Amino acid sequence: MSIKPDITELIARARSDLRMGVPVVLNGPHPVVIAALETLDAKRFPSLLSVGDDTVIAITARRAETLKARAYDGDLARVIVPKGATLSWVHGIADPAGDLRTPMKGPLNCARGGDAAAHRVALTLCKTARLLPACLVTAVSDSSEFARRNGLTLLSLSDVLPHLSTRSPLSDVISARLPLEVSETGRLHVFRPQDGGEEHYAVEIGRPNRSQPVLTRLHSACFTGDLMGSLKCDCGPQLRAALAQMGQEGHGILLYMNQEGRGIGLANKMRAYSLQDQGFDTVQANHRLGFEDDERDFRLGADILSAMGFSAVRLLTNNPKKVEMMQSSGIDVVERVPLKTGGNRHNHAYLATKALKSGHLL
Ligand SMILES: Nc1nc2c(ncn2[C@@H]2O[C@H](COP(=O)(O)OP(=O)(O)OP(=O)(O)O)[C@@H](O)[C@H]2O)c(=O)[nH]1
Ligand SMILES: [Zn+2]
Repeated sequence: MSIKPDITELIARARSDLRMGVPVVLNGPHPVVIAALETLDAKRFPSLLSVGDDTVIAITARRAETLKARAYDGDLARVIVPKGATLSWVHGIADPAGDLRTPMKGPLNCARGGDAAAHRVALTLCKTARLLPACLVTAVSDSSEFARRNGLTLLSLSDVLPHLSTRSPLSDVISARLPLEVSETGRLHVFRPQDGGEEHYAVEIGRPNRSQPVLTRLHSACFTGDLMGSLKCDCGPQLRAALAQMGQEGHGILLYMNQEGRGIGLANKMRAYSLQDQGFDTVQANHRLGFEDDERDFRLGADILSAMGFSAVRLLTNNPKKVEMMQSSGIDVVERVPLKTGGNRHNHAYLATKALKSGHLL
């Protein structure tokens, strides 16, 4: 048996390298070295540019739309880095904070034709590392030698691709009794994905019958709303109302998913809030950052329910996508239980946008 890291472990290492500002080498028909723009510093930027003449910045089609760059690859654009580009110029491609104050001087030239598979993988790695989805991509000739000489993580594209679209199995690490205000019969379970991703939690109230539909809340983490009492969203009141209803009925499952900011992480959510301060709504802000409206994978919640022995739920939500994804992952949603609470004058527009653009039921 080999003690070498397998592809799942190498991907986790690559994610953490990118977060630290360390480049990663992707081997394939057109080998490249990639570096996340958000963490790219003044030391590595010139070194990466000197690797070769063929350097582009991969950005999502969403970010490209804001920058008026042509996304010839459909879901992404490859912006050609002009001669003499500065670090602050490339940071401006990634980060919309200065879009209004100091608009990008265009036009941005984008690569057309050729292969964008490595660029797509680079953007997925940035997103799963909870970084802005923008990456410097430079062609290298001998990828294995380049990675070895510089001590960089080397990933083979053909090995990585099948892993990026599959969900990692979750293991039930531990559970223990957790008496709660709403019910003294609470129990907290910790689930850990095997790919080094975020842990998720299930709070079990009572001892629900596994053969009956269980009252369930699939809740995404919201540090600001759940813990700080933020008035910008309705998360805190929804969390407490769901737990209260489970306490009253005597049983239920609250899935607390660490998918902060609809899956973009707290730093990016705060970037989105800062754009909202400039007048953009919650959906526009996500798009300007380069994300989709919602980057969450609700199937993870279905996986946890299955692991706990449940196959049917009464789902507390106003979000039809949660219902659809549960159903398509083999969990029968016998009833959608509306969860309407937490409206105030600060989140009125936010809730209206979710209803208008994201299909939330009012
Ligand atoms: N990106 C982004 N995330 C936000 C914003 N406001 C709140 N969130 C996040 O949105 C998520 C809301 O989660 P939920 O309440 O479970 O989901 P929902 O889609 O509103 O659906 P239901 O509450 O079930 O109807 C949390 O992860 C919050 O952190 C925002 O303006 N931008
Ligand atoms: Zn919230």
